[in-house]
Amino acid sequence: MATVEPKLVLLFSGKRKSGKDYVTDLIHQRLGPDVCCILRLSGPLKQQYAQDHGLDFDELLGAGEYKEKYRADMIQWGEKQREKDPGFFCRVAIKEAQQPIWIVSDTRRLSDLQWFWREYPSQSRCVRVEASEETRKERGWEFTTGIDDAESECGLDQGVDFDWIIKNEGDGSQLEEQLATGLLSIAKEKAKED
Ligand SMILES: Nc1ncnc2c1ncn2[C@@H]1O[C@H](COP(=O)(O)OP(=O)(O)O)[C@@H](O)[C@H]1O
Ligand SMILES: C[C@@](O)(CCOP(=O)(O)OP(=O)(O)O)CC(=O)O
Repeated sequence: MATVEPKLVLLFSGKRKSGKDYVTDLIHQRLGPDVCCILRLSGPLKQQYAQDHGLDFDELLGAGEYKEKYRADMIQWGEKQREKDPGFFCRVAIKEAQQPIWIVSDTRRLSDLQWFWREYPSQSRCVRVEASEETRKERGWEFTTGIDDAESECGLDQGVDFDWIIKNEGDGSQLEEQLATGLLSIAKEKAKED
């Protein structure tokens, strides 16, 4: 378990190329590294998958073609691990977290959210990042059967009451304003609480 109790846990989800990494990086910059950290459930997953399959972990972390080449198999592999232990990647991801505000950048399944809600019921909030298919295509997305119609991408399409929905279209010109008036102001207040 993490060595500190967080004040706020922001659980992000969104489709491929909706901008989860972009938006969470921006929030991280605005709050600063002493206040907040980004946790990725896919981090320990990719690390273990790379090790087991003799692949390049750093390349799997990037936004390029390498990750896409292995995505379908990585999903299958991750699902097998989650079947054995649904909280496995969550527990590893939070292990080193020290900051009061945690951003989990890539929740994908109800089991991910349920784990955080159970462990941190008063601190957890759900955030959805949304972009139209047109915008996602401009960012390099192409519909792929077996990925875009599978649980990894669709597991949180229904059944979640999101605390914030962030629209990240085009160049994201309205992004700063949406964050400043909502999520960022709450996060700054929480960070100051004793
Ligand atoms: N608001 C934005 N302005 C400019 N580029 C963006 C914006 N949002 C996302 N991008 C770019 O789109 C691509 C996909 O975004 P990313 O955050 O990796 O998506 P996801 O993590 O949801 O798959 C990246 O190259 C990223 O830099
Ligand atoms: C096997 C995965 O963890 C790979 C996820 O990689 P990223 O989280 O880097 O993906 P996007 O940001 O959506 O492009 C998916 C899963 O089902 O767990």
